[in-house]
Amino acid sequence: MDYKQKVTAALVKALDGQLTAEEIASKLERPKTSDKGDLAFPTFTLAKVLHRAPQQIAQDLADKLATTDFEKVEVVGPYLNFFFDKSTYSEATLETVLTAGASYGQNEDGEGGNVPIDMSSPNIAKPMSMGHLRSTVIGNSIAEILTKNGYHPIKDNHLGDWGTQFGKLITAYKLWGNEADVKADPINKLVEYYVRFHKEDVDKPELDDTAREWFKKLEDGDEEAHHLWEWFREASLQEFNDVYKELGVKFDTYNGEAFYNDKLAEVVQILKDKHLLVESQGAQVVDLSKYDLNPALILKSDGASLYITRDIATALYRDRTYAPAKNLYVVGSEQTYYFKQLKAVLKEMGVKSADNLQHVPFGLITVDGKKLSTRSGRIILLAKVLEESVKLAGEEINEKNPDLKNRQVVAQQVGVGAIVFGDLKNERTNNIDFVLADQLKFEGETGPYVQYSHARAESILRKAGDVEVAATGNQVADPEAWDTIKALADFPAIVKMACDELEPSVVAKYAIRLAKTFNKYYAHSKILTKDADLPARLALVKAVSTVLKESLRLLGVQAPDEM
Ligand SMILES: NC(=[NH2+])NCCC[C@H](N)C(=O)O
Repeated sequence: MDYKQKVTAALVKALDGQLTAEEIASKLERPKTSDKGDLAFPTFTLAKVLHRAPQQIAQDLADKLATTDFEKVEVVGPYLNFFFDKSTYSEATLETVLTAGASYGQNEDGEGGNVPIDMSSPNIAKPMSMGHLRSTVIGNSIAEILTKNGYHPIKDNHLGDWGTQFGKLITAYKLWGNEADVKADPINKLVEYYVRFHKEDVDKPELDDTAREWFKKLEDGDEEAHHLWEWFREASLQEFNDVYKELGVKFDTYNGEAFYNDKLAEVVQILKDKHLLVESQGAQVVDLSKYDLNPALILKSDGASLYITRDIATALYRDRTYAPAKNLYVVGSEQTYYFKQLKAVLKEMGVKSADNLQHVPFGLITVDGKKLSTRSGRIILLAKVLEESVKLAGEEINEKNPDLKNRQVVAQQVGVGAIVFGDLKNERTNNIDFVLADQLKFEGETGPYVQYSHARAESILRKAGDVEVAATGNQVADPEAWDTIKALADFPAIVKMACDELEPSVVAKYAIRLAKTFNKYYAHSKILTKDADLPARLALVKAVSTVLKESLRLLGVQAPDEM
């Protein structure tokens, strides 16, 4: 039952076709509070066309409308306020939600189209940064949202596992490293060697030559170089995987930069064939002045490839492998200029993805006012933040619900969920300062608050015992429930909007809204009273639980039944 359509149809008729259905639909507004109606039609823009005062137009229309379709239609100044019939609207909404269950809101707009999502992509031998965490959780949520809209996402971890820094790392390891140390604490040790390399090469520039030689060997497939590289990669990946496991994020592919090593020659060949490569101080560049961009450096003077060279190969590969419907790169805003250059080069090359390549940027994050950057030789703070969050969540649960059975598991779900939700509720391009204690509160706009609301709904259903709840025939006319019903009905539109804008915060904000309206209803109504309307009220609670859980799932957050 689409009320927007109903209102539109009624107005088309009352206006005698002076406005099209689309024109009317685009003018309809949703009043901020339900006492001003459920949809409003403003008439002031009609005044010019109809040569009458807006108030008069509103009144005339109201007189003409067949009000039987609605509970009532009110004229307030230049507005026509439509009030939906609560009984039929609630019945239809609850039936739709309960019949569909978790697939409520699913649509097939994407027609199964492939969408590679370049996400997370930390660098080997370096700690994962807060930026990589954002990329991981935003990318993961976008993947869920895309699936819900009928697309087929491919989550690709484009690891930074190639480049001249590996020559430096091997050089440093050969000079000062030892196997046992690296095995005990891989990333920290490797960072330590790398930092030392940069300190010492100030006085010993010959170190740089050695590093270049090692990278050359690595590129040429030298056995020792390759072996060391592989070991560093595996060891780093293992640490990253701990974080992914904690977050519950899985990838479809780990095609890092090194994966494209054997695909670079073709890139260079295409650029040459199209006469796009020009020499500049011994290096090979693509001129991008026609895009108002700095030239893109493709090959260094020693022939070594660069980050962008590998990204061109990546785009080409994704084009050929997936024929993508969309092609997304979830990478921090600081690389915006870089992605403009990449897109421009691809455009010059005539690569298809030049058009659908989309950088999905996000802002910086600080935690409790501190930047978690890769300062020389510092530990992986990220894992620490998650650990701390789980610990605090555990303490909160011990206090609130000491008898809870699987406390450890729930603490994990709440602690991690708080971090993920705390990130995703912000529009992704905003910078955020993340105050851990705030994100863990069970009240306010937090993950635990939404989780708690879901658990509350589940607890009501448990208490109701074996009351039969059917999907059909549930009329909830109680005005206290009205905002919740309307929020439930909005979910499919939210799913679409989040997909159009590639914006998980749309879902997170929605989840907060639904939780709030539900908690207000709960506070005002005796849901479990044994009367004839009990099944209908329980149907509402069940629908809320379903949609809250599904919203959290789209964000990559768990929804425990008890907490
Ligand atoms: N295709 C890409 N360039 N993806 C993003 C890679 C991010 C890069 N490894 C970094 O940490 O900055």
